[in-house]
Amino acid sequence: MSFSMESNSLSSNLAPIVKVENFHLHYYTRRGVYKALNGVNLEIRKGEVLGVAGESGCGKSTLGRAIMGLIPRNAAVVDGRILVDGKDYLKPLNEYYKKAKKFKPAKNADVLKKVNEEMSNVRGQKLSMVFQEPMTTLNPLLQVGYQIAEVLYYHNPGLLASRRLSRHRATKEDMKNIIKILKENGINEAFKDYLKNRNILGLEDQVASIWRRKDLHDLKKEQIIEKLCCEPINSFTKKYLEVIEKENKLPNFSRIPIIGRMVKRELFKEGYKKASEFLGLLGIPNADKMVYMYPHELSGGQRQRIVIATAMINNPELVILDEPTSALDVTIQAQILELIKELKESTNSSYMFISHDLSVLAEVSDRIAIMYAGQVVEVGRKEYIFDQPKHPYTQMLMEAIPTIEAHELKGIKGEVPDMRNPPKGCMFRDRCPYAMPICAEKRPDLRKVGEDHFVACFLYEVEKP
Ligand SMILES: Nc1ncnc2c1ncn2[C@@H]1O[C@H](COP(=O)(O)OP(=O)(O)OP(=O)(O)O)[C@@H](O)[C@H]1O
Repeated sequence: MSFSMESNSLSSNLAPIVKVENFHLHYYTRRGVYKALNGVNLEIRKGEVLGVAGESGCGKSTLGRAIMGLIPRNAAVVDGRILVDGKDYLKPLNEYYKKAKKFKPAKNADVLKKVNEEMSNVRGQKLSMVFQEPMTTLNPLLQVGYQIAEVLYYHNPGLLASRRLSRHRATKEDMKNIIKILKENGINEAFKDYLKNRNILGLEDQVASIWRRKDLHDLKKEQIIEKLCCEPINSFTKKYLEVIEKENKLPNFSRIPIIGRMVKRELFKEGYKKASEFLGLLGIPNADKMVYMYPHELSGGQRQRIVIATAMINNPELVILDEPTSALDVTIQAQILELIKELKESTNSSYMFISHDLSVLAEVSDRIAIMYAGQVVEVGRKEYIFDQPKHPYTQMLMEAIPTIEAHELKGIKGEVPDMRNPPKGCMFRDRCPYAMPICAEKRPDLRKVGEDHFVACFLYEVEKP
């Protein structure tokens, strides 16, 4: 499927963070080559929640993982590209595939190593992902605070250093002034300007998280904030933290391992503090105790919150949530959806929310993309997808949503085609009640059918008289 018509442009005024263009990915297995993605066109815009729906096996997870660059060695990037902030990180994989006479997973793995190296800075910083089963993401042997601190330590050590140094640099006078500003104006530009001028910007989150707490009265808040100053630090650690603060990267400690360990201990201690603050912001009670707990001591819902916190801690541009609520019971599912809605309001991150459950997507999404057999067949604002679904497949998905009034639940007849040998033309035609001769000949492109609403179906390409 291609997409080139100017007037049909998928883009809107909102800048895209990720742009997927005609992307094809095939899995090479002993039982044949599975054509998992067959020309995906999609963009994820700044600040939006894009829901991605479709039956099992339609390629939702493969697409999410490909955006993250999480590609197994048996997966060939056959065509197209994925641009993250304008850069095509997977290009070397596509170049290998095009050059190779015969696809070899071992050779692909060599190229993947380089791609992974390049993407390691992007992952955890610009992009992060939450998987369905939190236990597969969390390490059972490490405290949850350690796991959150680790993400900061490797991807944002400058922030940790700056927080620690700010508590050392700030004087009692500073704290008095800060409290005065907060009482007069709350958390605003004047507060930030003061911290900037005094070179104690690392206090911003620490002070704000206390000031915003609803469970404390003002006097108590002031007492806690007053204590965020004058913290002693040894001169060696201070020297290295200043370098880390400036460069936001860890120096090479291989020749001075004792100092390396000292600095690491200091930064991890700070990471635990930041983790507990952040979990508090996510509405987790007793966050200061929870950071010292191990994953098995937590419930499924709490674990998933920890995973979401780990994914969000560096304020990424895009968070990909792959069925994040499917393994949870209904009440906890609702709480996690509420958390995601709150995060959407309070951060400027974008979210790609993958789910086979349209009622879940209705709760959180701004736009929804419907996938079928490795393609996006319809994409548009949530209201259009729910109220005016155009693609026959989307219409059937909508009819299959259980409602309180429904006497019988309609299923979608037929099966997804064998992706080792996908049919020519439209992949949905065998299940489609409106199939026409042209559907067996050609694969339909995404066409604009309304404001910010696109469909890949020949029903909407027929010339109007
Ligand atoms: N590593 C792999 N090797 C071979 N085939 C794979 C691999 N990963 C996925 N597939 C196949 O690719 C197709 C798409 O899978 P994918 O997991 O992306 O679909 P999905 O829409 O996310 O499904 P679900 O909702 O069940 O997770 C499926 O046919 C799947 O069996």
